[in-house]
Amino acid sequence: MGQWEIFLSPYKQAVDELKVKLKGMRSQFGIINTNSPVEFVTGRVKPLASIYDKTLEKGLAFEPSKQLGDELGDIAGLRIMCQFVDDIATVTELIRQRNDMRVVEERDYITHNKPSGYRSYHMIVEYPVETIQGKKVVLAEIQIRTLAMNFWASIEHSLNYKYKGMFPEEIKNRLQSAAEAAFRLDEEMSSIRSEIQEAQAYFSEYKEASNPSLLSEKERDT
Ligand SMILES: Nc1nc2c(ncn2[C@@H]2O[C@H](COP(=O)(O)OP(=O)(O)OP(=O)(O)O)[C@@H](O)[C@H]2O)c(=O)[nH]1
Ligand SMILES: Nc1ncnc2c1ncn2[C@@H]1O[C@H](COP(=O)(O)OP(=O)(O)OP(=O)(O)O)[C@@H](O)[C@H]1O
Repeated sequence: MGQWEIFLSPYKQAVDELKVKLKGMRSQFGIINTNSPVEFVTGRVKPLASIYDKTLEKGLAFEPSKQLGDELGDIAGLRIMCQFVDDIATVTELIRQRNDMRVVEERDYITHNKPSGYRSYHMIVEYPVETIQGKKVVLAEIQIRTLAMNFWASIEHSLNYKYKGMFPEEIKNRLQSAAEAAFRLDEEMSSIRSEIQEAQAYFSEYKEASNPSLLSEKERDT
């Protein structure tokens, strides 16, 4: 097994475990019939090519070491998508209260969006993974954003890849106004939040009623 594969394996384990745990928050809200602040969760281990690019950018040695993992902070990356901007604060608080990870850094690109128009809330957490060589504490980045923020960021990320950050003026302006449109979309959705959530609760009850196999054991037995 290559040195990189060995080095990355606790990060992969952290991503796998954290995906299950963060998705678990969604199902737990479902069980108590409460609208979940978590819409969906994704995760990835930073591709080696991106690790390489980042070491060049930051002037770090491209060598598998704990120090590199700590310098980059995002080798293990999770992303939590929320429906509404207010859900982000609920999710960050749930993360701060957990005992299985420790928040070491927070960056609020929602109150202070990036010049590109990027908005998201970032947390860096220390997370211990149990391996056959004992406990290894790794850093993981958790990005928390709305669906609208995510839509904008994924489009901008693809374009960034294409233009290597050197956007033509026209594209730059369009992206700025798309970021404003995403911001307004979040505001509009927040203003009709209770309407939306009532409709969603009604819809999920209706789905359960028309498909008894979705009912919980308790409900089926009564
Ligand atoms: N699409 C998009 N994503 C961004 C942007 N800025 C930050 N991100 C995401 O947020 C991550 C961390 O960014 P920062 O908080 O700026 O961290 P940093 O170490 O100062 O910056 P990087 O060196 O870019 O990782 C990046 O790796 C991206 O996934 C942006 O302008 N557009
Ligand atoms: N915390 C994260 N959770 C889930 N996916 C992520 C996270 N960070 C980045 N990604 C996604 O993983 C893919 C590859 O990651 P990569 O590290 O190249 O992106 P990046 O972190 O946005 O880039 P950069 O290191 O240049 O800032 C991209 O599609 C990116 O959107």
